[in-house]
Amino acid sequence: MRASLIQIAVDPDESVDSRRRRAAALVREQRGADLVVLPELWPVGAFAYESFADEAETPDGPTFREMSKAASEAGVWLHAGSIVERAPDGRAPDGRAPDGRAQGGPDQDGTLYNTSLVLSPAGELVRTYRKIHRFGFDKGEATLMGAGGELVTVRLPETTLGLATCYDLRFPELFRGLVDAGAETLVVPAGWPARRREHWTLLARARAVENQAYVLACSTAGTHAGVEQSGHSIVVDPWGEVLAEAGTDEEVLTVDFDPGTVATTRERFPALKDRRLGLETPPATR
Ligand SMILES: O=C(O)CCC(=O)C(=O)O
Repeated sequence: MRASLIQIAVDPDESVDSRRRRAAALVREQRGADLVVLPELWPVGAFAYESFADEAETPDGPTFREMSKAASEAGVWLHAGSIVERAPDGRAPDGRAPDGRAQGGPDQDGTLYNTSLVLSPAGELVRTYRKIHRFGFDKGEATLMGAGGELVTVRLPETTLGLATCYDLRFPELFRGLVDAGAETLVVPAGWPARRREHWTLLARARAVENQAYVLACSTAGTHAGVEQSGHSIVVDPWGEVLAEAGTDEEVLTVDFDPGTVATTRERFPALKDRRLGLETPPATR
């Protein structure tokens, strides 16, 4: 199986429309790949909080339309990274609250979500995934967006994808849930900051080793909203070996891998079978 991770640069001097066209051209160039992956919030920028409301779109909006044509022309499965989704019953961007918060607030109708799109080689939208763990603590994404509440897997002919986004990488229980749902290849689009690059590569390898799964983690290059992006998109095999790793600039990282290695790794070193679930937690003793 061949995967191409498009580590696109997100810089403020390029318009969202221009970046969409450029991403589409890069997807078209990946003909021959089975799966193409784009990063988190690449149209607008993961830290461009002030633009979230204005650039919010529905899952069938402008990013989907551009990506749909590109996926079908290239004949590839496309994880199109994520968009700022305005829930279908959301109000127009100019209807947002004065403090810029999404109308409705997190977990209510009309809020914004950080939503990944997965398209088939026919250009159809087959699944969406709303990021479960919002980044920013008491500001940014954590206050502007609602949280997803559903684990999402996608069956491809060669493997089953488990979907996660950026900050989700820090939450191993999410990935265990995906593995329990059949995931063999964990796909993590991100807009990870350069200053925590070591965490990015460490956590990508940890998620691969503990889940005995491939990890395809695709971040952005460039600098937007004053946040230098990590680059270093990475592909890790179920034994934790790094199959490929990008540099810091815009780059397409292409890797060939055998999805069957997940089953053989889990058979030969059956640690997942040794899980002890449902243990009792007695009160702490003095
Ligand atoms: O966890 C981190 O260090 C980065 C997370 C992040 O940037 C995000 O989820 O957008």
